[in-house]
Order: sequence, then C-alpha cells, then structure tokens
Amino acid sequence: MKQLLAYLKNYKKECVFAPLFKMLEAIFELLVPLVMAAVIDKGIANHDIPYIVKMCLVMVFLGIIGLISSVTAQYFAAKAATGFGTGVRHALFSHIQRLSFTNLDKAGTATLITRMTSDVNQAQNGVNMVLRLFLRSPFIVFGAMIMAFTIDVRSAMVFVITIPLLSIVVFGVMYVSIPLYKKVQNRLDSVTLSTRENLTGVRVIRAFHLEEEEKEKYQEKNQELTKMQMFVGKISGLMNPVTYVIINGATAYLIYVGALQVDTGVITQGEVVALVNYMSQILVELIKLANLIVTVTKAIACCNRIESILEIPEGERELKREVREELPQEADEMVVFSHVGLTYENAGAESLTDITFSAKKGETIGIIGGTGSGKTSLVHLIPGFYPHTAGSIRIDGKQIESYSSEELRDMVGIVMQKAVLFAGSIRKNLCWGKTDATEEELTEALRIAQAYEVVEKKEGKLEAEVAQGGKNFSGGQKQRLTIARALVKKPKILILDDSASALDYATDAALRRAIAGMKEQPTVFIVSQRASSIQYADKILVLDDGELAGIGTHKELLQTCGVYQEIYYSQFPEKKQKGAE
Ligand SMILES: Nc1ncnc2c1ncn2[C@@H]1O[C@H](COP(=O)(O)OP(=O)(O)OP(=O)(O)O)[C@@H](O)[C@H]1O
Repeated sequence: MKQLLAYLKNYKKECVFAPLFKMLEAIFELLVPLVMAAVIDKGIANHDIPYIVKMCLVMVFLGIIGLISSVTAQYFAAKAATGFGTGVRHALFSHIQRLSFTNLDKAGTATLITRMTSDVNQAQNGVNMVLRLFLRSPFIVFGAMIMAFTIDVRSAMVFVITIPLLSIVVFGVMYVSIPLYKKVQNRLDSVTLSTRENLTGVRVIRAFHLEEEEKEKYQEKNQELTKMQMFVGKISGLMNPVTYVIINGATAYLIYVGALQVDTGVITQGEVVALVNYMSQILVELIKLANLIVTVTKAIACCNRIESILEIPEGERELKREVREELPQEADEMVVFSHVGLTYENAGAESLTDITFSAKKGETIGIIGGTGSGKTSLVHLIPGFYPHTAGSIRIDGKQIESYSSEELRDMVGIVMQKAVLFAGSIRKNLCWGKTDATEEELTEALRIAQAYEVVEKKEGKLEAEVAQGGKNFSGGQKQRLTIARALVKKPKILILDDSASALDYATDAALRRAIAGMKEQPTVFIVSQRASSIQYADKILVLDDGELAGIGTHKELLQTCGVYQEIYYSQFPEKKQKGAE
C-alpha cells in the first residue's frame, strides 16, 4: 500500500485542496438549517415577507457556494485519482515489460490483465472517494451534533444516543458484508477470466460446436456471482430499514422533547426543524461513510494485489550463475552449447538434458523432434528468454551471462511459433526490428521472407492497416510478415521456431533459398516438424524427450540416428521403399 502511495506524490496540492473544499461545502451545509430556523421563527412568525425573501436568497447563496466548493473538490480529487491511476498503470506496464519469462509464466496473462485494468480502476476509485469523504463525513456527523448542542443541550442528548446506535447498525452491517464482498470479487474474477477465454477462443468454440456447453458453463459462473451479490445485497439492504426506524424514532422523540422545550420557551419552532435537519444529515453521512469504508477496503485489497506484481524482482533474465572463465573457442563459432540443461521453475523434471553442439557463423542448423521434445526450449535459451540450469552457453565467443538482455536481443532475431502482429500499419510492424529502417531495407526483408507480394497486393502497401492480432492476414501471410520483421534488424543469429509451418512447400523452399543467399549470412536455427524444411541444413539436431538423439547432416543421420529415420521415413515412406530396394 505504502509503495503505491508514492504515486500520489505529484498531487500533494490536490490531496490537500480536495478534502479542504469538501469541508468548506460541509460548513455551508451545516449553516442551512440555521437559516431555515430563522425563516420560520422570524419571517413566518412575523409575516415578514422581505425577511423571508432575504433569507431564501441567503440559502441560495449558501447553496451556490456549496456547489462551487463541491465541484472544485471533485476536480482536485478526480485529478489526483486519475493521475494516481495513470502512474500505477504505467509503472505496472513498465514493470511487466521487464519481467523474466519465468515470472511472466508464473503470474499468468489473465491475472496481469486484471491487475492492469479492474484492480487499478478500483484503487483509483478508492483514492477519489477517500479524498472527498474522509474528512467531510466525520466532520458533518460531529459538526451536526455540536450544532444541536448549541441549539439546546436537552434535545441534543437524543443525538448522543442515536449516533452510536446508528453507527453500530451501519458499521455492523459493513463488518459482516466486507468479507462477503471479497467473495463477490473472486467470483467476478472468475467470470472475467471465463469471458476473456471465450472471446479469444470464440472461433475454436464455434468450430467444435461448443457454444451451448460454453453458454451453460458461463451461465453457471454468472449465477454464482449473482447469488453472492444478492446475498450481500440483502444484508446491505437491511441497513436502510433499520437505520430509518432508528432515525424516525429519534426524530419523533426529538419533536416531542423539542415541543416541550418550545412550550417552556427554551427553544423556538424553527430550532426544532433545524434539529430534525441535522438528524437527517447525520444519517446520510453515516451511510456515505459506510460506503467509503467498503470502497476503501476493496481498493486496499486491489493495491495489495498490484503491489504483489510490482514486488516481483525485475530483470528480463535471471542470471543464476557467475560469469565463468572464457573457454577457448574457434573464431568462427557463433553459438556453442556445452552440456546444457534446463529445468523450468516449478517443473519437476528437466526439459533439456546435456545438450552439446556448436554452430558456426553463417551455418544453418535444423532442429527436429517430436512434440514436447524440447525444440522451442532449446532455441529460447539463445536470446536468454529462460536461464539454462546446467552447463554453459557461449555466443560469439563470450559466455551468455556476460551479455545484457539488450545486447542479446540485438544479436538474435526470433520468429515465434505463433505469428503475432500488432494493430497499426505493416510498416509499423516491420519497424519493430529497426525503428529507422529504410525503404530498401524493408523491401529486402520482405523479399527474403517471401512477403513482398503479400504487401504489394494490399491497398496502401506498407501503409496498409493491420487489424488487432493481424486478423486481416492469413496464417501464412502473418508468418511471412513476422519473418520479415525479424530480418529487418539484420540479426547475427536468426531463429525460425516452426515459423514456416503455414507456408506451402514451394514458398518454404524459396524462403530457405533466399535466406541462404543473404549478403550477410546469419547463423540460422530452423525448428521444424517437417523433415523437408531442415534436410538441407549444415547440421541437424535431433531431439528426443529433451535429449540430443543425434547430430549431423541429413545423410549422416539417416544412417546413424534411429529417431531421425523414424521421423523422415514417416513423412517420406516412398524413400524407405527405395532404400530397401
Ligand atoms: N514455460 C514453461 N514452463 C514449464 N514447462 C515448460 C515451459 N515451456 C515448455 N515446457 C515443457 O518443456 C517441455 C518441452 O517443451 P517445448 O515447447 O520446448 O517442446 P517442443 O519440442 O518445442 O514442442 P512442440 O513441437 O509441440 O512445440 C515440455 O514438456 C513442456 O511441457
């Protein structure tokens, strides 16, 4: 909580002025019943019309000043709260950008989105309410009581009994309902999560005709939320009848005591009306105070949830080990893995075990293996997305730990398994690789990635709009554009993680030829399930259950590696028959 309060630092003035103006409004509100009393006692009693008009004008004046104070307070409170919300959102966003992949996996995307959106909004709402009400409501409650005492001590004793009684009811209901609100919030989170999952997977749901099942599941969750909300609502609903019974009883008694006092000439009729007004003001403020406490409790819970994300240590890469002594390496080696192992956090077993190979500058390395064999895990170690947990990795002659994240990302261009484009123009998407890329550089990257025709056919060409998530492009077009994006920055190492899977065989082959013909040949890692995509690589790594089952050229592996033979002949059965003949 304390950590987040720092985001109000730039709004000190607003944090002082908002409650102050609310207090000013409260003072004017406390004066109104006195003016009303004067109208009754002097104006109406003496049939003094000019006096009544004068006092009504005073009331209008007090109303206007009160309104101006309230609007000003609202302005300052809103400014501080939105500033606070913006600051927290920005800090969270920057923090998340700097989290390691391991920590991003741990937190989960859906949770992070909730923290960034509804939690920040609730916290912002809490700040706004606190600034406006934390002084005003107690001030009116006590102010109204003091005003009552200045009118008549005997009548004011009704207040001394009523206020604690009202407080017990209001705060008692709150005491019961606050834990229930937390349950409501959890169920709301579950509905939000389900909504997000369904909306993002709407096509899959339709493809499998699961609309009805999903509707039912959603309805179930929604009903659980409704039930909980109704239950809390009923408890909170008790507050109004009980408080009104107390307040009306107190008012009746006040009028009775007041009437006796009027009879004996201690107070006037107007003052009795003022006392009744003060009683209603107190009730309204106690209810506001209760709402304030509910909102603040929710806001504090949200702030704690936000802080738990901010407390995750930053650092895109966790460097678990010291940078070790440089080992001798051949000058033309670009990537060297030496007995590398990887165990993901919270995963029991190793995902990669004892991986040793080297890739020379300009070489093409093919990586093949069954699903879950560790292909993606292996290539994710090169840009340092995850820290390897055994062995050593050297890149361009230096231990991977000695590079900063930026240096590594500058060297490595990676095209992920899932082609992701962002809303904006094609040019904007391509320039992610290099912000100041020239027209020639973009064209060259597009030509190599076999994406030039894709862009040429689009209206507006490079300026053509990419819809959110790249929905207006086919799977293969998206893949080509993401390859072009990685090529624009001319990386020393290019990783294509199953990124040509949606390309037809001819385009796939043309892409490989174009990469091989590049002026500054990068070291290329091609991950693929297709033997045809990697069979011309200089070296092929065959992975099986996280271990290296074979390493060599296509020809060598066909003779020596059982796993490779199995994959290859399952895709080209005719070759097996030929070999057997
Ligand atoms: N972020 C992660 N956290 C924990 N375990 C992971 C993570 N990513 C992958 N794994 C595990 O590591 C193993 C290897 O997964 P990996 O994605 O590297 O396989 P793959 O060969 O690329 O599979 P595919 O061809 O299906 O993409 C799997 O058992 C997987 O469950």
